[in-house]
Amino acid sequence: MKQLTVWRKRIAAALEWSAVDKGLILMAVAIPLYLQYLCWSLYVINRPDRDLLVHVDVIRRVMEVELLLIAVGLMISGAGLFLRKRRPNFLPFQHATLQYYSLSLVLMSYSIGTLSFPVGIVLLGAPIFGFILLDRWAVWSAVLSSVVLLFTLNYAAVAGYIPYAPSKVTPASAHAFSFWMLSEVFFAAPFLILITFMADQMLTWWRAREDHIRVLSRSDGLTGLANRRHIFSEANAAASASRDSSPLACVLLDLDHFKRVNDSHGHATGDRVLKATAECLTAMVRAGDSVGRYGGEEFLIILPNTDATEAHAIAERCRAAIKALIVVNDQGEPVAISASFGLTLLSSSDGSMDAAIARADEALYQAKGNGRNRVEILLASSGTVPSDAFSKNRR
Ligand SMILES: Nc1nc2c(ncn2[C@@H]2O[C@H](COP(=O)(O)OP(=O)(O)OP(=O)(O)O)[C@@H](O)[C@H]2O)c(=O)[nH]1
Repeated sequence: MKQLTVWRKRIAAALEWSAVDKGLILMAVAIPLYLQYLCWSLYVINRPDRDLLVHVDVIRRVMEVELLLIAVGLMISGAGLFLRKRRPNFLPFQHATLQYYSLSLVLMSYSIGTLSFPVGIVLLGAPIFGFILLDRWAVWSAVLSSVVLLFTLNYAAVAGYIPYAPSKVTPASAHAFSFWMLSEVFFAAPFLILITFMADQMLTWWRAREDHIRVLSRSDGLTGLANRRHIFSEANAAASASRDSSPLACVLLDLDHFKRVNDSHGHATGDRVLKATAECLTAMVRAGDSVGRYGGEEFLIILPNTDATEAHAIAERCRAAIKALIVVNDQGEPVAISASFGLTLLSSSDGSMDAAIARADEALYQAKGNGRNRVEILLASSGTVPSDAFSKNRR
């Protein structure tokens, strides 16, 4: 059971396999397929009613072809196993396996008729599966050569050079008809199940990887907050949604004397302070607000539907919470932490969110100049509004 899970995971990760391994998987599908056809051929020529169902002499020749295909398949697989460690990304091997796979399938299909159900499954399934997993030019060339072979065989049959579906005796009774129906399902079913299973496993893995990459591309590795690019795009999205209808507040904060924290307690302690600040800010804001790491020790908070008084209260709460944070250094001693805040509202005169962020940065600069561990507000077309105008709660 455990081994089965390991194999399932390996198959799911097939997209990351080497070119040779991807070629080998085609052989792992094709050889059992021809063994299956060989068993069917053996079975049918041993049936007492075989002359009503198949042309026995053709089936005997088909069996020789099946044996030949298995032998060639084993030789190609041997070459793949040889290349696997030595030249794992040898693309011509994948081209060769694809040509073997598609041309031999067309040949086998022709013997039971190219208008049959299994041929439809193979023709539709193989390129879709191929384009997900394999080199696209290898797939295109295999599709092209198999279509040429398919049309050549069909044309030769129409022109009377060769018989169409030579294995098959045209079903003359319900019994013969049901035999061929079941045989076609027998030919198509393993291929259909295998291809569906593999496509499902690989695409599920692919989607999980996409989600993971999306999260990684948006988040800051240390704090897990939105990274600078993502918080910018969140800010711009909030600005487009709020323009002219509801107030949008923008808060930029920067840890005070953070260089000293690093210098006196070490970088690891500095990182812990950054993580603790990120967790604290995330806990302080509301569900629709956004927090991101804007730079080294700078954070940006976007507060939609928030006027200056409310935004000031939130910033003040964050300031007090950061001041109260307890982070210890490697010796277990507490580290003094505080942050300065610059706050602004997006104004209709701002060409973009960048203008509001620049104004918040200016207010932050004022907060640093006015002694740090404080909130300053700078609104468009006004001077810095003293934080006391909004609250008396500062400690
Ligand atoms: N530990 C740690 N430090 C960082 C990280 N990113 C930036 N820093 C440090 O943050 C410090 C920022 O220092 P400054 O820009 O001089 O600012 P400050 O010391 O906080 O001073 P003020 O902002 O004026 O209060 C630098 O020492 C950077 O090396 C990080 O991811 N981890």
